[in-house]
Amino acid sequence: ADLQYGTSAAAVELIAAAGTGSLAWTSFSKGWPAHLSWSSVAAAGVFTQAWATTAVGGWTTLYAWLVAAGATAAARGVYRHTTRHDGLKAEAETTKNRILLLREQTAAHQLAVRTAPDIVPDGPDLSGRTVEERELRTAVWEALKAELPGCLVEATDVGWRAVLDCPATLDRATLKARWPKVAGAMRVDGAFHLDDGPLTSQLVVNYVDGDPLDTAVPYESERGATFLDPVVVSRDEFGQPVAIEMAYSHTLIAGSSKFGKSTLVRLIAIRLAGRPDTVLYGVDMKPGSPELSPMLPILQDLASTPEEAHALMDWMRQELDERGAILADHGDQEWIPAKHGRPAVYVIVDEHAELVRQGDKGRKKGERISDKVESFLALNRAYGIHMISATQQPSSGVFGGKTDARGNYAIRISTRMNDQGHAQFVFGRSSGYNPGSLTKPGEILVNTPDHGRPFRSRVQWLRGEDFRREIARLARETAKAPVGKRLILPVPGATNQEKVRAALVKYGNCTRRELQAAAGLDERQVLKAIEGLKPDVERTDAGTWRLVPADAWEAQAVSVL
Ligand SMILES: Nc1ncnc2c1ncn2[C@@H]1O[C@H](COP(=O)(O)OP(=O)(O)OP(=O)(O)O)[C@@H](O)[C@H]1O
Repeated sequence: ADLQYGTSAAAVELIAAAGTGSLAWTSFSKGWPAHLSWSSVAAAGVFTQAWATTAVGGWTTLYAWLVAAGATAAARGVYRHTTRHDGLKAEAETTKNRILLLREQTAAHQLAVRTAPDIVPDGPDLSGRTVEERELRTAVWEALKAELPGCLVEATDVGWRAVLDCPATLDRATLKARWPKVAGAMRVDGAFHLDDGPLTSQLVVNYVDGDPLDTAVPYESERGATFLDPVVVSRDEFGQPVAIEMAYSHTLIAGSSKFGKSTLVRLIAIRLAGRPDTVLYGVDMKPGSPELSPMLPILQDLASTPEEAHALMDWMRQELDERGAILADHGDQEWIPAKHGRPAVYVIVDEHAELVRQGDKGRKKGERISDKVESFLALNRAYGIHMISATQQPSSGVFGGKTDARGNYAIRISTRMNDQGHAQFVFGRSSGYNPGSLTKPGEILVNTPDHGRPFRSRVQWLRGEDFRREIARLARETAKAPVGKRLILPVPGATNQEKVRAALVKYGNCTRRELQAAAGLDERQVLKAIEGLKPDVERTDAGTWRLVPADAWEAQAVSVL
């Protein structure tokens, strides 16, 4: 171009350099895309250099290069200055907006102070991510003039649960102690339950909307595998099942009439009867044994007279001795049915007061039922033999003069109890348990080594038809103790022969010892009575005695076929 066009080429190059330079200038100052600005600077440099070569030539080319580089650096400087300025402008804009917002908020606040002063919070920003969080923050501020630094709320099935970070001026214990003020400030109907949070500065607040125990808790059938499994009896205010570890502990169930004590006893009996390594015995001394006789199919036996109750306690004592020997052989401390070969035993006593009244009557000290029960309660737990005592009258009179049931029964459950003295007997004086505050049938308070604080729960409602269905199901699965290992209760009868016959009617096959125990006779008397009853009574191949079945003759004929 230089050689052919000379001055014209120089003019074109100069115009092109000026044009691209101007484009670069405009695009930098208007904030156009950076690549356009920088390429026009580069193009301006190239054209300037070409013009310098054409117009001047020689060493001035180097000079032109320097000019181009200088122009590029200057352009970059201008660009950086402009963008920095943009940032400052944005910041200024934001500040202006903040000020405007603050002015608006202040104006709104002043308007609210003039028009509705009682709802204006005079404090920090109490807004939260949820309605509950805002209400909590507001209530803590209103009641305690403290601002919560953190407050995490999540919904639960029955309300919500919040983890509060305690304010610097308020530790967890103080916040807990002053919570009633906060609860009052929240103006809600439900109940609050406070727990310690995972950090020492955290408090967990459980809020339950309304009362979830208002409606009855439906019965749920359940199969425990072993007697060591906890027994699920009720549901707490948070909808959680309450399970009680009944193994190796005696249980006291107390409560005034018509508040669901029998339903609870039935529920526990059914739960225990469903375990293959567990057997149940009953004591119900009310005339006709109304509570426990419907359970006969799942009981090994039921004592309903003072004599029977004494026989049961004596038999348990004997069983205890045998179990003690077995444990000693194994070198073990605690009875495990699967290992030691005999099932766990639960003796269910319905109306313990009645047992003591009738069982003590006319007997000398040391032979009273209350003495036997006391030794039972003191000794049997480790041998897998337990007592469940239900009573309307938990008092020192009924429980051997003791002023506190806690020594004998590790598990204590109460439905509503009207008598304050009874409540104290069951739970102790200063425990905070107040069964008088329970209002609905099936509501209970539980005290066990695992449940050490008072909390309400409601027992699953086992209705009559469910109870009968479960009894029928469990009756098929319930194994009765074999001949020779059974509890034999005294039978009625005027003469020795009548007593032996009654024992054979009640128990079927009997060993001689069992006949002695049932009839209260010695060996000679039993053998004499059997002689007298022959041929109605016969000896079996196993050496036991039984009444000759009416249809034995036909049965024999059939067996030959
Ligand atoms: N878990 C429960 N949930 C709801 N209602 C229940 C529950 N348990 C019992 N009830 C109601 O309470 C009534 C009385 O129950 P239950 O017979 O078990 O009481 P109780 O205290 O044993 O009375 P009593 O000692 O007079 O026999 C039942 O008929 C039933 O209507």
